Amino acid sequence: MRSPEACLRALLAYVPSRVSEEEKRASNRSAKLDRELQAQARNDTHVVKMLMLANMVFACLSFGQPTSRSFCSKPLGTPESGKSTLLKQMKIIHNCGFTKEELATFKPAVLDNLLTSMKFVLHGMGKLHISLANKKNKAHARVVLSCERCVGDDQELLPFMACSIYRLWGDAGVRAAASRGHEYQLNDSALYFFENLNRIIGLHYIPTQEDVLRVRVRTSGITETQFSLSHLQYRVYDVGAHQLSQKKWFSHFDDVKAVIFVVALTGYDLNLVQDPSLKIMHSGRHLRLYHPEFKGPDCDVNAAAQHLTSLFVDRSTASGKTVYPHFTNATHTSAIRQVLSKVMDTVVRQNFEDVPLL
Ligand SMILES: Nc1nc2c(ncn2[C@@H]2O[C@H](COP(=O)(O)OP(=O)(O)OP(=O)(O)O)[C@@H](O)[C@H]2O)c(=O)[nH]1
Ligand SMILES: [Mg+2]
Repeated sequence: MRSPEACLRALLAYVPSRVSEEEKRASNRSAKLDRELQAQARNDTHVVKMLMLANMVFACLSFGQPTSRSFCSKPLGTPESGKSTLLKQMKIIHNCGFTKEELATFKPAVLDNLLTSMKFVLHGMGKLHISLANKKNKAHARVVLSCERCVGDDQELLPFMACSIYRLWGDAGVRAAASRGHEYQLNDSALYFFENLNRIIGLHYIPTQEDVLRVRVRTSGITETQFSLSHLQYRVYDVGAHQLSQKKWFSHFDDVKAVIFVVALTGYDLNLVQDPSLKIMHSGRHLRLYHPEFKGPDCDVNAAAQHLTSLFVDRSTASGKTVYPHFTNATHTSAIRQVLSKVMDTVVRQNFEDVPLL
């Protein structure tokens, strides 16, 4: 007989999950890509394949509890390390960016991020014991907290949601809590969307390239971008954090020339992506509390970043692989342009040193 737990699990397996249109599209894209990968493998000899993986390092730290364990043997990835953002940057830098139609497909995700972020701030207010400045906004807070979907069938933000989010962002209590977002792990893209609220909740809004870089889209499976540079064809794969445990993907990537390992520096205490300098400088979450071997000063962003990098480099030295670390901000196109150029240069030098390139 199955245990109640097993029954529950079996039951859960049959509960249809709420899958957004974007998730469905991503899932279809991923299945198609899976088939194409096998077909491509045969005539890929002139293609430089690169694989992007998420942060696997900091996921083993238990919530809020400082611990000396620094590495996790299981490939659990903390999501939101910036892989999809980097892939979008590659499209912007090397493939003429997004068409108007492509930008429009991100609209539901941007609006959904807006709703999720406002919910997050309202919960944050509870944690920080901050009240709404205007008691009349309680009704708007209830609307936001109880709403699961803020986009109508016409893909426009539902008017009552636009009104509630607008009123709440005008509330001094909400703003005070948003400005202390680093205390409850508010993604800093949330602030970006709030600051652009008037534009985003406007009728016929179409996301800009910057909006697209800031939006979080939950994708399943793998996504891909390809581009040509200096007579070479590059193909870069993003394996979503949720996919990392599925070993079936890895057989497709035997011939990758480089692995781009994307790590959110803020992952050291399992927070989501934020500006690490904010957290280390203002939140009291000093690196030594999570990595007792760190002997550098508190509130020193550079020393902390160097230490976290050494954890990777030391590991790779032991395995005989070379790691080329780069510090950057995945949402800044000009910074990524520079890093990508260095990365491609290294990939070409490492892989084709003895091969004359025509
Ligand atoms: N401030 C800041 N935000 C970033 C950076 N990289 C990504 N983000 C933001 O973090 C969020 C998640 O980034 P994604 O690129 O979707 O993360 P991912 O690694 O693809 O996440 P999964 O698909 O869940 O594995 C988005 O809102 C991005 O705009 C960064 O370097 N700095
Ligand atoms: Mg992603």
